[in-house]
Amino acid sequence: MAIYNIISCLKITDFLIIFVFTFLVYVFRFYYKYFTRPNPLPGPLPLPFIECSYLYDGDTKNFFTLLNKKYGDLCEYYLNGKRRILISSPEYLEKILTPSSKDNTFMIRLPHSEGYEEYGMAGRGIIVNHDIKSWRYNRHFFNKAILTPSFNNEAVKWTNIMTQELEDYWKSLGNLNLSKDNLKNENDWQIEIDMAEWARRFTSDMIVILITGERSYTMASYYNLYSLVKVTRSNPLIEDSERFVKAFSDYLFGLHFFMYFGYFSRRYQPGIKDTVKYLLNNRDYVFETLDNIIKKRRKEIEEMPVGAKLGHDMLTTLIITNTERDMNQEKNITKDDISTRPMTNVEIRGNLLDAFIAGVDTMANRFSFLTYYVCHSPHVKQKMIDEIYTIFPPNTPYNLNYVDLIKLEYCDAVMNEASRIISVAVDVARYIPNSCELAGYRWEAGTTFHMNINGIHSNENYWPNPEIFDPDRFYKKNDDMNNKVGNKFSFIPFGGGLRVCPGRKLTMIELISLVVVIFGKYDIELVDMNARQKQKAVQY
Ligand code: HEM
Repeated sequence: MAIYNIISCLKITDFLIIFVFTFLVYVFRFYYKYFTRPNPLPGPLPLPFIECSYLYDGDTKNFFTLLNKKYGDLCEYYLNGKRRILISSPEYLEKILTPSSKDNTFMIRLPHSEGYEEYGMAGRGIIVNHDIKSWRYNRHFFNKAILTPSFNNEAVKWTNIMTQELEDYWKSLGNLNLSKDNLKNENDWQIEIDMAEWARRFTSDMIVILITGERSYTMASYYNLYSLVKVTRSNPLIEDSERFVKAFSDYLFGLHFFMYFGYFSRRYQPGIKDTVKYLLNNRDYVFETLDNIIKKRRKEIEEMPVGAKLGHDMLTTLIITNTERDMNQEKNITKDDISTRPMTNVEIRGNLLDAFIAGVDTMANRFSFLTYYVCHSPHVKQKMIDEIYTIFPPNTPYNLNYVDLIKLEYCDAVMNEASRIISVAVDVARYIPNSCELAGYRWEAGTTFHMNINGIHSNENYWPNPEIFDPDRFYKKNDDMNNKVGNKFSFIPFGGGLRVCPGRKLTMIELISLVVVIFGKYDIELVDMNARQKQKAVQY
């Protein structure tokens, strides 16, 4: 009552004075904190409320490049209420990227957020899991499923099948052009394609089969968009392959919304709330589809006799690990006992989801970037093709196998150089829950470090002429004539430390296979040599 009486006595000008006063106190406090911060580093001046977002248009790569150029290899910026340290030189990375399972200092990628809680990611899976115990548990299973020789064999087997399928679609589309282009020989066919889109369908179908053991048919549905004669392939569990794969891309896209926008903005802010509504519906679709796939496989496994031969896909491994069907049950028991129980369906879903969101666009983009640079460097292309022919002679059936693939050292160097010159992942973060020392400073708990991957990969102290595409930097490492990777942290396309990407080997198998088949068998040219490279940032 007393408060009501006071308020009712106030005039408009009083409200105005209170408002201005509160505002000034806020601004004073904001800048007091800013100017008295420990270890001030160069960086843009944050503004009250919007901090440094006046420089950020959503393109993380450009934002980081701008900060790096203007403020140097160690600088700072503020976004979403957090002080962030941007690292663009390998010299500061040793502590962050040196694996030590005993030291938790740089184990967390992003802090817990209520947004991720709503999005169903907090404390689940691996990528944004802030709970170290739960992350260790999930990562142990993830590694066990994906880093085994039988999984690699499966990956090689499916690259053979999928590259053949891809070729059949291209040939069929190309043959449609034969009569149109007045070409007589059926081997003369040519087509103009969007390589990025085809690569995305290829990596999608690959990930779906390797992770779930189920077939998706995104290459088929993409082919149907261009062909009058339609192929009919379907899997009732994944009714609409295009939607299924798009749903994971959209889920990945949604991570930023649930990280940067608070509950109020997500519910009420025009322009945001509708996207969030879509993302939540999309989340439900993703979860429901994955849950159905998991339940079906669990049932299938339960109905099989113990000892029966099971698939090598990730889902099967996650279901059976630490059950009576697990051949390695005893070996899995570790000293800290994190991994002795089987996974629940929700835990399995978290791991599958991470494999989908981390393993489709990354690989497809990497292949597209490689194609772009190789087509701009005819001598690199020729050297690559010559090497492919030494192992896979022209006009012979290509039987891709792991032993042959790893012989292709120059192709590997081309892949590395393509991912150096334009990295798929632009931002790799670490959040420190406790105070720690790094780069000669002691940092407060709650600081987030962002590794500017493109900045590190083009740092002139480590990479002479970084703008030049030169695979020889990675080729024949004992030859003194070449520019070597000068520091072990100067090339980190897959991050490093305990949270290093577990999909490295799979990436190598899939991408080298694509390079072999596509550049070994076809004459690839860019339709527009002057077109600029486009890149959508992937943030970890
Ligand atoms: C070109 C392909 C790929 C690139 C460039 C890439 C890059 C990365 C990077 C930079 C990280 C962060 C590492 C760190 O924080 O130190 C990461 C993490 C991760 N990647 Fe990959 N990745 C690729 C493919 C894959 C594939 C195929 C999979 C799985 C199927 C995968 C699964 C993951 C997972 C689960 C994490 C989180 C690891 C953790 O937090 O413990 N990635 N990846």
